[in-house]
Order: sequence, then structure tokens, then C-alpha cells
Amino acid sequence: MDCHYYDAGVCRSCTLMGTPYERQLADKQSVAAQLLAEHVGPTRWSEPFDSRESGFRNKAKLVVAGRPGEITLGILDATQRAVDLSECGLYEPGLQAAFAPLAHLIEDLRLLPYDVRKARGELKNLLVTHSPSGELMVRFVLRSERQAQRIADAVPAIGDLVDGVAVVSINLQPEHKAILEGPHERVLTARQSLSMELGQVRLHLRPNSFFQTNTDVAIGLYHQAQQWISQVAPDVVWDLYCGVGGFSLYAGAPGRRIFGAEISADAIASARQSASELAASESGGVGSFTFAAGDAAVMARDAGWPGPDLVIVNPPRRGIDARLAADLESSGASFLLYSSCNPVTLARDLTRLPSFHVEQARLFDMFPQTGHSEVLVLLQR
Ligand SMILES: C[S@@+](CC[C@H](N)C(=O)[O-])C[C@H]1O[C@@H](n2cnc3c(N)ncnc32)[C@H](O)[C@@H]1O
Repeated sequence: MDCHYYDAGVCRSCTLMGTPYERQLADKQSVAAQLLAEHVGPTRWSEPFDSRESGFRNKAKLVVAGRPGEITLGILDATQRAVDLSECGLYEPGLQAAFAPLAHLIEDLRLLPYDVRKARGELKNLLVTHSPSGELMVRFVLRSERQAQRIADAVPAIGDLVDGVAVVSINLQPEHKAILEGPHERVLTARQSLSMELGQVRLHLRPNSFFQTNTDVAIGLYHQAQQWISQVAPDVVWDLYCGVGGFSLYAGAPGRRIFGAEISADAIASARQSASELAASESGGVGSFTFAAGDAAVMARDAGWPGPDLVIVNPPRRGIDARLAADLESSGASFLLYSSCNPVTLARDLTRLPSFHVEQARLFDMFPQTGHSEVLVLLQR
């Protein structure tokens, strides 16, 4: 893949830009395999799950800068200078097509981009997510309420100006810090969530909830998990760090009981909605789903759920905490399914689970053009 921003030196986020894709994949596979080999011994790896090299990102986190007539959507460089990245090739085409109309909308509404150097202005970031059916969730991150009403008043017309907009929200981030979003969110549209149609399941995505960056690779990851889970055929499954419920819903099967925990209340509301829709649409039954908001380590200890046969963990980059690892180690679970976006913390966590061995592993290339990858491992007691 070529990138004129990279060639010009204005954005170096894609550290592997210019490296042939097959080489990227092979290198990531060998790094992950070596880490696991060093920590837990040789492991059986399936073929890596590859990605499109470009046009794969479903979410854009755009810093808004510039002034009327010269709005930029992109990043700030090391000197806090705005860099427009609206032609970045990583985004899904349907997502990228929204950038120019969104910039026009900002102009039309006379929203003032936040100037980091002068600490003046209102609109800090645009967070835009694109669904497989072409719908968009657009979140305006503002410094204060000052210009919020302009956005609220424009909501009925936004769909005419920017194709596919289904959900619009305002997020308040008053601090003068390089934080992408704040804790206060207000959805302005009747629709509260974006529908992510993944084929077998439809996941609802509310503003304050995580979704995997690369939809096609996420579907591959969930399918693989589903296949490994069905080989094991557990009665009780726990899904820790469950987000909006992707692993849980793919794990559904008649008679199976699934319990999910996640810190974001918005994500839990989404997971509950998706699970009840799935249950209503599957006449053969998909088992039962119970989702609870809270810290995964605390929930695993205190929620009072029935003991698991299999536990799914999909934590943030920092991995799982030592206390949760100890609890899993002493639990009655015979199987663990660990999906990790950081092979270093994965390898560390596996050493904290010495009574489990890695049965199978597979790399999912969620983040082409960077050294990052997602690794799914099935562990057996
Ligand atoms: C890598 S995402 C995985 C989400 C989900 N499994 C999926 O497939 O989309 C990690 C999730 O962990 C959640 N999280 C972060 N810290 C947590 C904690 N202490 N306890 C529970 N969930 C947490 C995040 O909100 C996020 O949804």
C-alpha cells in the first residue's frame, strides 16, 4: 500500500508502511509464536487470518482543527500543528466518503474547531463509526455546551447532508488534555445505537462502547471462537471484558448459559439488546444470556454465576490482572479462550495460568500496516 502522508513524513502511524503485506503477516506471526514459545512452550498455530491491506478501518478518530474555510480532519503533530488525514487509505471507503460532507457540515454550522495552542474553540474531535450496511454513528466531542444546540438543531437535516448518518451524539471533554473523549455523552437522534450486521448476529453499538476496529477480521475472529467453543461444547460460558457481546452471541447454542461482564454500562445495554433480538430470531434456541456491568475481576469473584466450563477473556492491551488470573487458575473451568491485542501481555498472563496448556492459537491481522495483531488461543486444563 502507498501513502502520500507517510511519504511526506506528516504521519508515521503506520510503522510498517512500505513493507510488503505477506512479509508483515509472516513477521507478526513469528513474533507472536516466539513470545508464546519462550513463555509457555511450542504451540500449534493455524494459518494467520489476513486482512485487506487498506480500506479496513471502521472507525475514525479525527482531530478537528483549522478555521472556517480551512477545516482539517486528522491528527496533531508533535508541535501541535494540525495535519489533515482525510485521504488516509486505512478507512473503509464508505467511512472516508463521509469526511468531506462532515467538514462542510462543520462550516455550515459555524462550529469553532478547538485550537490546542491557544486553548480556544469548541469542537475538538469527530468520532465516526461505519457499519457494514453503510450507516454512520457520528460523535461530536466538544469542549463545552456552548455550541451544542447548533448540532442538536441540525440533527433533522444531517442525514440529507451526510449520507448514512443514523446516530448523532455530543460528547463533552472540557479538559485541556490530549484525551479523545469525556465521560458525558448525549445521543441526539431517536436511534441510540448503530447496528453492526455481522452475518450471523447483529450487534448494537452505543457511543461509549468498544468495537473491534476491522469488521471483516472481527467476523473471522468470532467465527473461529465459535468453532473452537462448539468443539468443546460447554454448558456454562463466562465472557469477561465482553464489550457489546460479540464473543457471547457467537457462542450461543441451545441449552448453553452465557454470562458476560464488562466495565462500560453502555456496552452492556447494547449486549442485552442484541442478545434478546438474537433469541427472538432463532427458533431453535440460542441458550440464555446474562450481562452485567462491572470490573471483570470483581464480577468473576462476586457475581454469583454458576461455575464456568469455559471462560472467554478479551481484555485491553494491559491484559488481565494477576488476581483474575489466580481466580481462573483455581476455578473449575476446563477451557479458556483468550483473545489478545497484545502478545506480550498474553504471554505474561499465560505464565500465570500454569495448569492450562495452549491447545491451539491463531493470529488475526486486525491492524495491517502496523506491528499490532490480535491473537486467539484456546487453552485446556
Ligand atoms: C478489547 S475490548 C473487547 C470487547 C469485546 N470482547 C469485543 O469483542 O468487542 C476490551 C473491553 O474491556 C472493557 N474493559 C476495560 N477494563 C475493564 C475492566 N476492568 N473490567 C471489565 N471490562 C473492562 C472495555 O470497555 C472493552 O470493552
